Order: sequence, then C-alpha cells, then structure tokens
Amino acid sequence: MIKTCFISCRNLSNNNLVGSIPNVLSQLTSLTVLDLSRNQLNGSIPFGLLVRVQDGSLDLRYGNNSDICTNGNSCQLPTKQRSKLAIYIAIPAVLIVIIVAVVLFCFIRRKCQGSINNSVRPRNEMMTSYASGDDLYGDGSLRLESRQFTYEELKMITNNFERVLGRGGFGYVYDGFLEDGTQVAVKLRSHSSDQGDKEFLAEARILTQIHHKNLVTMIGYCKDGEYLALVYEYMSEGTLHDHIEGM
Ligand SMILES: Nc1ncnc2c1ncn2[C@@H]1O[C@H](COP(=O)(O)OP(=O)(O)OP(=O)(O)O)[C@@H](O)[C@H]1O
Repeated sequence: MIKTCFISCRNLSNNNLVGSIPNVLSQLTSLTVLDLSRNQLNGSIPFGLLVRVQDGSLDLRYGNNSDICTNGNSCQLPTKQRSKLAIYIAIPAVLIVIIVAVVLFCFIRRKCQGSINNSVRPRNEMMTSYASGDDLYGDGSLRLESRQFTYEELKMITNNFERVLGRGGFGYVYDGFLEDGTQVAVKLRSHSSDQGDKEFLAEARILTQIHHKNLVTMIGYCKDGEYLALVYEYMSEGTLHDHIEGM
C-alpha cells in the first residue's frame, strides 16, 4: 500500500496500515496532506516527516491516535504491547514475592522449631533413635518416643535383677547395662507398690516430654504383660538426699 502511495496517494486514511510509520513517506514531495488518524500505525513520527510538517510542506494528521507520538525517546508503546509487557513483568514479580514469602515463612518456622527442640533436647541422644508411637496403656493414651523393652530384656540388662540401687514408692531400682555398655537404672514397679499405674504413667509421660539437664533422662520403658518398668540413665552422683546428708 505504501509503495502504491508513491504514485497516487494523497491521503492515507482508511487504509488500515499497520506497524510503524515508514520514513519513505517524507520523500513523497507530492504528498501535501497525510492523514494517519484511522490507520493502525504506531510509534514515533519519522524525522523527515516532522521536518516537512515544520517547513509547512506537509499537513500531518493523526487525530486521537495515542500510539503515534512526535518524540522518539518518549514515545509510548502501543496499548496492547504495554499490557503484554505489564503481564510479563507483573506475573513474575508477584510469583517472586510469593516464593520469597513462603521461603521466609518456612525458614522462620524451622528456626522457631529448632530453638524449641534445642531447649528440650535429651542429654542422652539415644532417645532419638528409638521407635516412636508406642502406647504404654494400649488405649492410645500415651505415645512414648522411647525404646520399649521386654521383661526378658530387662532381666538381661540387670543380670536377673542382681544389684539393687535403691527403693522408692514404685518398688526396687536395679543397676543394669545396655548392649552398648551404657549404665542404666531400671525401676521395676512392684505389685505391692503403694503407687499405682496412674502415677507410674504420669512419671513416664513427664520424663518423655520434658528433657532438662537437671532431670534424669528416661531411656525407655517396659510394658510386658503384668510387668511395668522404666529405664533411666544411671545417675552416678547419688541422690539429692545423699548430698544434703553429706553436707
Ligand atoms: N537414675 C538413677 N540412677 C542411679 N540411682 C537411681 C536412679 N533412680 C533411682 N535410683 C536409686 O533408687 C532409689 C529410689 O528411686 P526412686 O526414684 O524409685 O524413688 P524416690 O526418688 O524416693 O521417688 P518415688 O518414691 O517418687 O519413686 C533412689 O534413692 C536412688 O538411690
């Protein structure tokens, strides 16, 4: 269409021209009126045309076509292109913000959980490698994250309950050694104990959930038929009572 205009066009309106304004139009000296208002041309008006507009040899009309501008540098992009560009920038930007927020949230959550875990971490790291989810009562009332021993295992550990360390409200406490040589104290609930299952479980529950350097660590438990026992790390320094007495 532009080529044809070299010869015959005086007015380019209604020709549905698309794209940027061709510079060659400025060479059409016979062209005195150039109406681009109803074409889909866009971009900056070529310098050659502007010169002709300024020297008055060309009457350039582009109506309300906002896609055409006179200054190449500040020329706005066509509306369609602008919205496309906005989509290309906006979507990745929103995605990046969401990803950063999620990563930050996970990081803060892990840090918080880490600090909680550290404050209640067992001194005896063996606790973590033991099976979890055992139910001391069989009714789902107690989930212990500690090792479960059979009565036979306790017999082996304590060399058939050979050495008594002391006696408390639940019954005798026996000296024992695990397979890896760790010394333990096995508290076996006696049938004649004046403290019942409820108290025994309460002690197990508390020691399973709370770990502190000033509290004895519970290594595991035994619920084997009628036998109930708790296995603790061995405290070599004696009892508080011994220390107070020795003062
Ligand atoms: N972890 C342990 N390491 C070494 N000795 C222990 C350990 N636990 C208990 N003992 C010994 O066994 C004794 C009885 O302890 P146990 O905890 O059964 O009774 P207690 O401290 O009097 O409390 P309670 O009557 O509430 O059970 C203690 O006095 C101590 O000599």
